[in-house]
Amino acid sequence: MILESLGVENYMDEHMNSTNYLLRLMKYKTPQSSENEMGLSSHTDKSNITILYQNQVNGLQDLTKHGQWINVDLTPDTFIVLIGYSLHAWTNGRIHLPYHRVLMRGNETRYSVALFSTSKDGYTIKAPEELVDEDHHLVFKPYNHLEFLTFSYTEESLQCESALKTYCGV
Ligand SMILES: O=C(O)CCC(=O)C(=O)O
Ligand SMILES: [Fe+2]
Repeated sequence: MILESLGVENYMDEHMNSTNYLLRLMKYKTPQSSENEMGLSSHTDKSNITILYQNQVNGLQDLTKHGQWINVDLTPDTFIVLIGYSLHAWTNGRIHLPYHRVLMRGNETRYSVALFSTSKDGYTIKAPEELVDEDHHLVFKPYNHLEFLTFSYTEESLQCESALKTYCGV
């Protein structure tokens, strides 16, 4: 759907062939006091796409473009889809990369399950030429996904505002 909306659905096979999947189950402790507690600090995902499902306990927050944290309160049986670094870079920055976090409140245990679709280790992420033009200059130089992952755990990466821009921003 995303590739179609950008008119690059002809890359679907390449995309599918370069993708791996990782399923992760998370359990968040209930806060020790009546104060809210950070369950997972602010971050962006390193996936192409993350699909999230949670039990009835809300807590996910999303950072708006205006810098405000908003609650993503989900009704039962709702899935949430987040865009990660790889797809953000591959689409030449056309799709917003959302910062998100989990803030725990109340006294119920929160469970969530996340399916991350990630680029295969040796894959080079390069925006297709169809997405680069006069109005959309290249935002990121082509980069090796595994090498970027290695960089993303370094002190330099943790200190900077955008690991991806620092690593391969044009
Ligand atoms: O548990 C959640 O709702 C969010 C999990 C998450 O953002 C992550 O694992 O990257
Ligand atoms: Fe995340």
